[in-house]
Amino acid sequence: MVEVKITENIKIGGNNPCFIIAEVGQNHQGDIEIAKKLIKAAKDAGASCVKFQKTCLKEKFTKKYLERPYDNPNSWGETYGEHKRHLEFSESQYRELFKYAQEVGILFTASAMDMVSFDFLINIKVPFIKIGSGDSNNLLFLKYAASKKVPLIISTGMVDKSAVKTIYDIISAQHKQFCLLHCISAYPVPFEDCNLTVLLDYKNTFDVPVGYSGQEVGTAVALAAVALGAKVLEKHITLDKTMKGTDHVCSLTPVEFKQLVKDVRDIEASLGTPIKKVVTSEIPCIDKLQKSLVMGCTKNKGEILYPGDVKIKVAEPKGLNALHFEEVIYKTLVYDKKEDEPLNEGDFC
Ligand SMILES: CC(=O)N[C@H](C=O)[C@@H](O)[C@H](O)[C@H](O)COP(=O)(O)O
Ligand SMILES: C=C(OP(=O)(O)O)C(=O)O
Repeated sequence: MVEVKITENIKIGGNNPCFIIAEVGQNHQGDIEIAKKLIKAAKDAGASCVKFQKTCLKEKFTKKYLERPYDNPNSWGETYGEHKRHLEFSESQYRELFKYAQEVGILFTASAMDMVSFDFLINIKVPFIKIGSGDSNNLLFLKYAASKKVPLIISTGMVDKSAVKTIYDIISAQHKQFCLLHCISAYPVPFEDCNLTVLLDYKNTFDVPVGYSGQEVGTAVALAAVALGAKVLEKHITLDKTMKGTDHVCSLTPVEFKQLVKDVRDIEASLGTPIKKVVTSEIPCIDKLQKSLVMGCTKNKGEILYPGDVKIKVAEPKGLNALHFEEVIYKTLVYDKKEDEPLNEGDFC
């Protein structure tokens, strides 16, 4: 099983804990102080990593697209370009945020929304680079990213399985230090569209860790993803879901994110082994409530135990485990036995 090495101590895949990404994206409203609060909140919630989105607007969008009016309640400007410029941190602000995350003690990275941003992120030495669903059909970029041989986490929204196979082939031709995330790109995703069992197909098809980037409301789907084997989990984080911005509605507050992390760790601990066995924590209940074999009536030494003579009850002291019922029937008593007395090995022959 391929493991993706993020740092000396942190690996993704195999038996490593699920790598949980707190996606700030653009929920910082273009305000570096809010960005820092979100970094701290991600750390306090126990996320494995905090993530932003780095864009070089000229590289990602055409001039005409940037001039398009963006007239909706989530807009930060009259045109899409003005809106995006408001939300985009400069390279020096990125360096400041990276430094702040190091001080706080949480891994920091960003999605590279284009090749220029990819180079910048390599330059500042983030531990891995995310490639979002906006580039799941951008084979040129994916080839470029693969050639740089840095760990990648790649989302696969907005394309079908054949494109995901192409992504896998492109990157794995260069290296296997990447993860594939199932993702549906809608804000928010209706539950019926999550198609979470795609994860099982990804697990069967691809020899790299797979995970889930969730844009649906709440935490239930993300938790189910972990139960289905997601080794990476990404959810948006926000200080306030009522803030202006496209992604707040499908984000988690710091309190919800903390609960998500706790629930993920509980789920991981609970998946355990597929071998059904009696575990140590059951012993008190076995002692207290498990049934055993007892006499259904008073009988004497030398008498035969007929079916109605043996009962299955919670008893003190215990008799033989009730699973042995059939083995006792038609055996001969070796001792006199009173009604309700336990039946143990050696009491019959
Ligand atoms: C596909 C993709 O990039 N999705 C990102 C990650 O989930 C989103 O955060 C977008 O950047 C966001 O929804 C864009 O919103 P607006 O267009 O209002 O800036
Ligand atoms: C678009 C992004 O992610 P996803 O496709 O996983 O939502 C991103 O990380 O910028």
